[in-house]
Amino acid sequence: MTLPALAISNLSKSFDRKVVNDLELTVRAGEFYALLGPNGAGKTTILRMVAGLLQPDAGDISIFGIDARKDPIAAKRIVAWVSDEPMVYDRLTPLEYLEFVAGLWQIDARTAEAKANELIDWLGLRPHANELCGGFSKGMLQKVALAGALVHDPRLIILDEPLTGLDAGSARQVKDVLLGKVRDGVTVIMTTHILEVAERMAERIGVIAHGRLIAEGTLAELRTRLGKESSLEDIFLDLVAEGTEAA
Ligand SMILES: Nc1ncnc2c1ncn2[C@@H]1O[C@H](COP(=O)(O)OP(=O)(O)OP(=O)(O)O)[C@@H](O)[C@H]1O
Repeated sequence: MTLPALAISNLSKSFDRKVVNDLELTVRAGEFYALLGPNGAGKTTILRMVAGLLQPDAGDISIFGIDARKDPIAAKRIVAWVSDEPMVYDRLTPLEYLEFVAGLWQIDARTAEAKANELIDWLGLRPHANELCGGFSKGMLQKVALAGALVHDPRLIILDEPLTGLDAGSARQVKDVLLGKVRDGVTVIMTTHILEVAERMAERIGVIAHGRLIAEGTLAELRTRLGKESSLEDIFLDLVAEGTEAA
């Protein structure tokens, strides 16, 4: 049996209140999974724990069978995390940044250069490859950060609202890169508030409310559950209202 890309069980995290609530979530290897949920539902908190940036209060996180809490370094080697607030060094060009990141992963210089150039072309950054990132727009920084996250050929790519602030052309480039990765067998988990993106790109959709998974499935399965032929927007709003009542 193929190991799931991500298996979360009993995951909990509190700040001033319980934000992630005994969460159970499994993402299959090779799928494109969209995580939806209202503002404050806990999506970023969940993904930050998966990426090893935040310590859970309780629960287990397994990434392709690796216990991410016991062996965070092994988990990080196969995971990419792309935050919605890109952190890129202002004084480096995209090419220099990508080569720097490749160095952190101990990728040899020739492979790093080839990889950096491939990513620069994929994401349409070639015209700016030798300009300092300090002068870039948020959208361009987001693409550089995405390129940086892909340098070490991760098996699982986790993205927090990667399309926010991107113009139509850049959004298309990012979507194409992600779909290309999924075609190559990589698993992608992405949060988005753009329901049309989830509808078009994701194989399965998970809906989070109050730190729990309140519904999951293909769009067709979610429609069946609610017994109506509605848009994802209608389904989403109904599910969240249901989840809020239950909470
Ligand atoms: N470091 C923190 N300290 C205190 N509270 C936090 C912290 N991080 C998140 N929270 C709180 O946890 C809750 C869930 O936040 P989170 O960012 O996970 O939600 P989200 O589903 O990603 O929301 P959005 O869609 O708005 O990005 C929010 O109420 C937020 O204020």
